[in-house]
Amino acid sequence: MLPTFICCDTLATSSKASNCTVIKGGAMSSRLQGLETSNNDSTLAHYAEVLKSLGAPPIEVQLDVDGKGKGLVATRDISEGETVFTERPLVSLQHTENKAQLVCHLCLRFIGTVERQIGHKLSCLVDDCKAAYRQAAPENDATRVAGDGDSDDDNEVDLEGALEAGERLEQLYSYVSRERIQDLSSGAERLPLTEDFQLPHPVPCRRGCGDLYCSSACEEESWQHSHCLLCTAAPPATTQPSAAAGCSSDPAAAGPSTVTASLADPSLEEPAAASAVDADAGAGSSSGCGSGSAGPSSSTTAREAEEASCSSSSSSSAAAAAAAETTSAGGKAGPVEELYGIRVDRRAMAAFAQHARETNEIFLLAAQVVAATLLRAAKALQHTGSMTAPSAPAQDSAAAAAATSSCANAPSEGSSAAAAVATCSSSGVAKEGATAEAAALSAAWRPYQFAWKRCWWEAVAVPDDVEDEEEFRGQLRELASDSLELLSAAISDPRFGPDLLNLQVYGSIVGMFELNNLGLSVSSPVEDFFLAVDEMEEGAEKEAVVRVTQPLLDALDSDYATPCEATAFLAIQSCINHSCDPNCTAACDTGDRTVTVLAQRDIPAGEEITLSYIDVSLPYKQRQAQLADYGFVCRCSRCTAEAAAARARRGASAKGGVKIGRRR
Ligand SMILES: C[S@@+](CC[C@H](N)C(=O)[O-])C[C@H]1O[C@@H](n2cnc3c(N)ncnc32)[C@H](O)[C@@H]1O
Repeated sequence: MLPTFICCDTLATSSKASNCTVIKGGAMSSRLQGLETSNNDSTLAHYAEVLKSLGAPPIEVQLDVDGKGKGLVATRDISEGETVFTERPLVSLQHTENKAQLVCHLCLRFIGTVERQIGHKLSCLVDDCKAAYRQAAPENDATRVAGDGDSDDDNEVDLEGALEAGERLEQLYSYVSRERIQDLSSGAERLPLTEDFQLPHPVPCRRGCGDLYCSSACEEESWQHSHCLLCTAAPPATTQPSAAAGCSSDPAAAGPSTVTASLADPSLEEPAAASAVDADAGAGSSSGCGSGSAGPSSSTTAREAEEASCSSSSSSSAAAAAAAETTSAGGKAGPVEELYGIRVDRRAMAAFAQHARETNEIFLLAAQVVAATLLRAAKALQHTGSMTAPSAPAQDSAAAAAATSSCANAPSEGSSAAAAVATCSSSGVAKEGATAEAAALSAAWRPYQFAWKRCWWEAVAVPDDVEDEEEFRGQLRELASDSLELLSAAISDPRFGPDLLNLQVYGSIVGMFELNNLGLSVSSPVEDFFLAVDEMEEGAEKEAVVRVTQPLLDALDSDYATPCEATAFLAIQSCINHSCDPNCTAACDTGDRTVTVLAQRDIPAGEEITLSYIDVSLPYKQRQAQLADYGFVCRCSRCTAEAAAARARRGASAKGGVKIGRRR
């Protein structure tokens, strides 16, 4: 188990944004009302159910804790060091700029070998230097100098920046050659001591989109959760129309160019030769960093499960015919396919992902929520066989939401949305206006329904250098709109699309992350490796090891210790309010992909469970300034006491002012 530290990652929200659309409670948009109709009882029932699924920890969710909104409260005395609860993130994402660390796309565990990790980090450093150079000195324009008066800003040459990037690259290559970086990445060079730092063998995504996992179990879980929709790799050409037919459940939803393909990737049947190491092999190549390649996989289980799930679906002879026609005609599958009745365009998905990486990576997390929700809803419909039943002409999703939440068996995160559809349908609620589709969507949305949300472009903090707040917020809205347009081109489902893929909902999902995310940090085995070298007993053996490793350390510089950094959203942890004197801390275990909240002192029954969002060693004013960036004035007991003390001091000096009055 790697030591892991966690901090709250709730991104800044502006205290100026007092006119934000508050999704929680009253002011909901009609779109969100469709998904989010709830009352206090259904909110409490939901959290009680989630807590039960976590083994009934000694806490409960209360709806208004000291004016801070929902919070967690201890239901019995909790001792210092005791685990308060443990849960798994609903979604998580390694930060785009952290891609120099090779980790499992799902559980964030470091993968490969220490040598490969070092080779990959160096490849990324090389790429970064080259990118910085290209940015500073745009191609074909090397003669222009910044500020020469007649060039576009974009084409100006930043001589200082170009020089710096060039020098850094030169310095790097003075310690380690291109060939050595390549050898480390490919496994041709083994380093001493690394057998003490065994890491899981990487398992690539079955489609070869470049995502890597620590096991076929993680690959399978990710695929089933949302990756089968979000994967950017095109389906492989297939000659198995029957398998294709099984996976296609709604031919009517597919456009004319739709090709439904087998989910099994034939390339994965090949022997373990082309490993994802190849992605790094070309040290210094621009594809070396942050990308992988298809390679061997032990994901037979994943494929079997997928095939089993496909074969249980209602088969579509039309889609089978389309697939057969395409493969016999061209032998190649196109980038568009259909899963559980959801149309996916892989090329459009790649465009969405690129836009997100270039603008706001939180769009990638939002896409996970959208895809996971669509999948759960579609699978629920398929499970109940409702898909073949005629739908009511008009969807009344608000009624459906109410119907779903009023069902005694309404599911929580772990349970199937199908149960809600079945229960609601059999209880006759669906007949009263709620369609099976709306009930399925509402049930599938439930894991996110009760989270604290505000619309992203309204809630986000305004940077200090922004002069026109309205214009700034308009630009963010535009950005979200562009992102949604790209996502909608990539995944669509006429049964649920309009209720989920609309700007208000999308903005609220992105805003939900802004307000609730938890930052995760997993320390690197590369750091541990260099520490182990450093701690060797002085002598000839250490000297020999250092001769080999020191140039690598010099080349990596401070990057040798960079941890994996990620962001995650959790159902129960996201209910924990901040305190400047917190009684709990959080830690995560990449081994079982859990986050644990631990008591850092004795907590009596009835006391609120709190974490710190900021550095609480700062003095009062600085803490307030940081928390103002988070969009709230801290109401914790420490701040309340310090504010009272400050008021008392001001009062005393005001009395002193009366004395000054003696000047009269
Ligand atoms: C991660 S959420 C915590 C759960 C939230 N109270 C809810 O209703 O879901 C963070 C939000 O809770 C509120 N909050 C958290 N700690 C607070 C504090 N110390 N004082 C005032 N408001 C706080 C703020 O509105 C903040 O944006």
